[in-house]
Amino acid sequence: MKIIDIRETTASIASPIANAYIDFSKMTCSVVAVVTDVIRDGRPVVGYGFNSNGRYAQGCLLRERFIPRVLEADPDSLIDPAHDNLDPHAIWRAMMTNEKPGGHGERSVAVGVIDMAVWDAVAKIAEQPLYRLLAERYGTGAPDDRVWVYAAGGYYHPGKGLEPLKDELKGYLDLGYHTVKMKIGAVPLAEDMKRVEAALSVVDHDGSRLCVDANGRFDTETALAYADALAPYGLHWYEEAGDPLDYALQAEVSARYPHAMATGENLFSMQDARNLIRHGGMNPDRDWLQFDCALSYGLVEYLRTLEMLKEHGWSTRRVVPHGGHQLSLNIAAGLHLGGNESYPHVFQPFGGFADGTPVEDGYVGLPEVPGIGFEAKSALYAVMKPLGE
Ligand SMILES: O=C([O-])CC(=O)C(=O)O
Ligand SMILES: [Mg+2]
Repeated sequence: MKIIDIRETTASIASPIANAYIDFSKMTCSVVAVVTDVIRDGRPVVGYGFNSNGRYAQGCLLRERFIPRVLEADPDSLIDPAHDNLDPHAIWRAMMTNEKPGGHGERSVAVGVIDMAVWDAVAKIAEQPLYRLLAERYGTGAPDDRVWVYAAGGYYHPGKGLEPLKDELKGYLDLGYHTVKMKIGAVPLAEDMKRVEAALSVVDHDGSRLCVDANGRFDTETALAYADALAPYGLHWYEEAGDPLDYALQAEVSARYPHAMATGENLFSMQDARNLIRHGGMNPDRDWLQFDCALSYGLVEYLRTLEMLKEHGWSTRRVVPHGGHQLSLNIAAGLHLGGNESYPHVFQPFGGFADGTPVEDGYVGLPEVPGIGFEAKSALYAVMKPLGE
């Protein structure tokens, strides 16, 4: 059993939207196919992967470092004899040969793309949905049969006033979501509060059904001013108030803001996540962690992060990954996370879940197909399939 080829390409996920920090007019992602010599249903098993929105395609790093390291490794060293399968942990180690610790920057994204494809292949070789394989190997044995999802949107868009914002969020409720998220931080606080009030009017003024996301825009003073302004609403969460690596800022805001905060989508390693837990003042009974495996060295590293959280007294149920993709959905179901993000209309076809799995009462189910489930999402598989042929 061996990997015979790894192919990569760049896909556009451009969209005319902006958060408080960036616009997505030139956003791209890498797509990878890991081709094996294992035959299932008369065809070679191919695993697919891609990276989440927010970081760009990683073609250069993939071509120059990470793909050659896997293809040049002794194939026998990449096998998991206990499961008669590829070994994602060994493949991860091969990718990270001669990489120093720290400075996680963009390489964690490149490694995450290949790691996703490897897990897809592993579950296909095992002829199981990945969520079930994860539940059996690393979880309680029984995956959740549905996962809580919230609709992330409410982006800034030139000329977008309050009515289009309300229409957008209302559309998410009509799709079956109970909780929605909107952006803050790109306009002055008073203007944002009008947007928040407009959004609250859509969710029956029930703050527990609205999240806000500042995308790391604020300095401490501004983050605290927003905390004070938002506090009366009792929102579901207040996300990424300040720079992702400014743990002192997070601790100061956490100490003052009386409701749930969320952060972590821009922490790309177990070590950075651990620093947040050690120094960020996050509350395991109240707050949410949003690490995204598809940006942060993949599921192999995510397993380390979940282990670290356990050692620090955090339940996996406090983890709701960023990214809105099917790998995190599998992890959420298989390892009992608290839920998963979802972008109903943007970042297509990479965002979103399998065809025929509608969101109902704020929850989504998973398909009964081997692997991560890409083949059950036709628009996505149409993009991936040519790479694997
Ligand atoms: O706008 C973005 O970069 C995406 C984001 O923060 C989120 O989904 O939470
Ligand atoms: Mg965010």
